[in-house]
Amino acid sequence: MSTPAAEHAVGRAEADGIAARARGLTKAYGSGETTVLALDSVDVDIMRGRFTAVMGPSGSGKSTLMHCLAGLDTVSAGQVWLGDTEITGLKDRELTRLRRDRIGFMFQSFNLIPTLNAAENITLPMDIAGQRPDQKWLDQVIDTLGLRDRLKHRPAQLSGGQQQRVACARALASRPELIFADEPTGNLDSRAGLEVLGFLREAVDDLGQTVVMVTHDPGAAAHSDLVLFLGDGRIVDEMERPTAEAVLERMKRFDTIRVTFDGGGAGAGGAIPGEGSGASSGSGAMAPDGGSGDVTLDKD
Ligand SMILES: Nc1ncnc2c1ncn2[C@@H]1O[C@H](COP(=O)(O)OP(=O)(O)OP(=O)(O)O)[C@@H](O)[C@H]1O
Repeated sequence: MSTPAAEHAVGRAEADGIAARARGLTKAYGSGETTVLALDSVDVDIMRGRFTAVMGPSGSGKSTLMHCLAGLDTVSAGQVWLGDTEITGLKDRELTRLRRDRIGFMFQSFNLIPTLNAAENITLPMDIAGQRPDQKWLDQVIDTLGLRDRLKHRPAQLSGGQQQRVACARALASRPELIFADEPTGNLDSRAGLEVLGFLREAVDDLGQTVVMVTHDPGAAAHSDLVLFLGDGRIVDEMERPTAEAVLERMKRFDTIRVTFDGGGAGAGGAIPGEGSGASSGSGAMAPDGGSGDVTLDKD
C-alpha cells in the first residue's frame, strides 16, 4: 500500500526545513473482515518552525497519524522520519530515547504529577533522563508562559489554564525539535484556551519551535500557519493562513459528503468521493488520543 515515493525513499530524508516526514504511511488495525484502515498511504511533510493543525471528522485518523509520526505506534506500511532519522524500523529502546530527546507532548489531560510543584513538573522528563536543563532557555520558557510566580505551586493549587501552561512549559523545556499537542485546549474554558494557543503561537514565533496540534475547534486551528484536513485516513486538503470561518466552511463539506453519499459515519476505510489522493505537498500532520503520562516520562 505504499506510494512510489515510499518505494524510492531510502534511509534518510532531506532534513533541511523538515521536522517530520511520512511517505506511504499506512496503518491498519485488526485483520480479515474486521480490518480498519486508519491511515491510507499518507504523504506529509511537517515544516520546521511552523504551527501545523490537523483537523478532520471523528475517526478520520488524526490520532493515529500523530501517534505514528511521534513513534508512539507502529506502522503497517510506509516510512516515517523525525528530522533525518527514519524511525520506522527502530528498536523500542532507540525509539524511546529519540522520543524523549526530540519530541515534546501536550495532551488534553495535562499529566502533571500532583505531588510535585510546577517547577518540578516542568523539569521532570529531563530529570528522569538525567539531562540538565539549559537554564537560560528554561527561564525564557517560564517567563514567556507567565509561570514565574507559580513555580512553587502544586497542580491542585493552579487553575486549569495554569496547569496547561505548566504542561506546555514541560513540553518546551528540553527544546524539542517537535511538539505534538493533542486537543490542548479541550479541557479549558475559552479564555484559558486562547491563552494556551497564544503560547503555542509564541513558541513558534519567538522561540522557533515546531508545533503540530490536533483539534476539533476551527477557532483553535486559526492560530496555526497551516491546517491539514484528514478524511478517511487520507490528507484530503490543506489550508494556509487559516481563518476560523474558512476552516469551519471546509469542515462542513465533510458533513455534506457524508450525508450525500451514505449518511453514515466518517470511519476509516474508503476515500471521500471527489477528494484528494492523500498526497500532501505541504507540511505537517498528526493527531490525538488521551495520551498517558508514560509518554511524557519515557525512560531509556
Ligand atoms: N486500537 C485500535 N483498534 C482498532 N481500530 C482503531 C484503533 N485505534 C483507532 N482505530 C480506528 O481507526 C480509525 C481512526 O481512528 P483515530 O483515533 O485515529 O481517529 P481520529 O480522527 O483521531 O478520531 P477522533 O476525532 O474521534 O479522536 C477509526 O475508525 C478508529 O475506530
